[in-house]
Amino acid sequence: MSANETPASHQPPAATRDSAFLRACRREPVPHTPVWFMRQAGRSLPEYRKVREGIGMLDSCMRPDLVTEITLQPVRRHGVDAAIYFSDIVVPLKAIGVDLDIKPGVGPVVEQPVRSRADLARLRDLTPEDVPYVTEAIGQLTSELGPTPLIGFAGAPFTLASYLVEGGPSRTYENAKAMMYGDPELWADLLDRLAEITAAFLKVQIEAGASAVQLFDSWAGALAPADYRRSVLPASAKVFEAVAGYGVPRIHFGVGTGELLGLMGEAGADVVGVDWRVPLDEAARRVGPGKALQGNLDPTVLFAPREAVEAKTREVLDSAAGLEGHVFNLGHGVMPATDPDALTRLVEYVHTRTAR
Ligand SMILES: Cc1c2[nH]c(c1CCC(=O)O)Cc1[nH]c(c(CCC(=O)O)c1C)Cc1[nH]c(c(CCC(=O)O)c1C)Cc1[nH]c(c(C)c1CCC(=O)O)C2
Repeated sequence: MSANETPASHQPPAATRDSAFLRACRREPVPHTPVWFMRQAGRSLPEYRKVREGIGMLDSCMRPDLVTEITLQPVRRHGVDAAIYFSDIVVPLKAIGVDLDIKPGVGPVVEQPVRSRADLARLRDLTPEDVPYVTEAIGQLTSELGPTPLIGFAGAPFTLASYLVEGGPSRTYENAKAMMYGDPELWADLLDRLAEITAAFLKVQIEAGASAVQLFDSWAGALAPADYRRSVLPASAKVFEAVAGYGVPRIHFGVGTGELLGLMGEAGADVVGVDWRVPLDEAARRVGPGKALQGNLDPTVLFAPREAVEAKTREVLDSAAGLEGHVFNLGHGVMPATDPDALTRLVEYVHTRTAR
């Protein structure tokens, strides 16, 4: 199927479709505000560290049994309203043969950064056969999860490009921005290529049974709105458009994106993720009507005593009171040193406080 054909509508079973999480994404009434956490599967959990012992991050993403176990761990422990597929944003790039690794404590490192048209030519299409472990793990997960929805995800073209062009994590994105300003045609072609790979990867996940998808443009906050609109939004819009026909909610998230929230909604999201810097009522004004919001407790608040966590959580819930749809989350991922019990208590607190 080409990127432009509309796929057949792909809907989960009725009990999943009726879950608080998917209802909130569709801006329908909910029995309680649904909660999940970015990076809920990972190093904050001792059971995660145990099963990952001696297994590299990328290797673990390619073992369906391990992926299934790690994805289920936070659902069992915290009672969150959705699971997020255990993987990493660089997995599709690895799957098409990019020589990269995830270095512990550093992040993705690319052996040969993409700096020229010849480098771009190395990025080939992704097919379902490149990621058989994704289809297998999601098959296992949807039967194990019962009515709990599974969120699939991918890195957005800009965030993927930032790793590919820099060769690793960066604070300033100087090489990526140098290409964006200096060779806009190469940049546009690179982002378009990444949009195709990303769309293909999301389709594999949805067709295997993911009932929502999140596009992580974690580092888009480094861009001015005019640059985002001209040089990044078209590629992200292409990804959202490619999966629109499935009818599964599409979440769009980035960090430090206060000035971009309207544009991130415009790119085609059904739900816009908000970090902790903009209160949700203000974020709703910036995003405009017709979209749900996700967020936005500062992840570092979880290091404070219980009373402080509850007070800050009430602030988030109060600012969400007038929203059309709200999915509770942190403003960015769970930090590795977080006490898992604080996360469990937070889920309970949001559920109790918002029970209707
Ligand atoms: C930017 C980004 C990456 N990866 C991801 C993003 C977007 C989200 C965000 O903004 O945080 C996305 C991601 N990475 C991982 C998940 C798992 C699902 C979940 O949210 O629970 C998700 C959704 C697992 C992971 N991805 C990574 C880990 C840690 C590696 C390990 O456990 O050994 C996990 C659990 C590695 C990774 N991968 C990446 C970084 C920056 C790192 C951290 C490096 C480190 O501190 O070791 C790239």
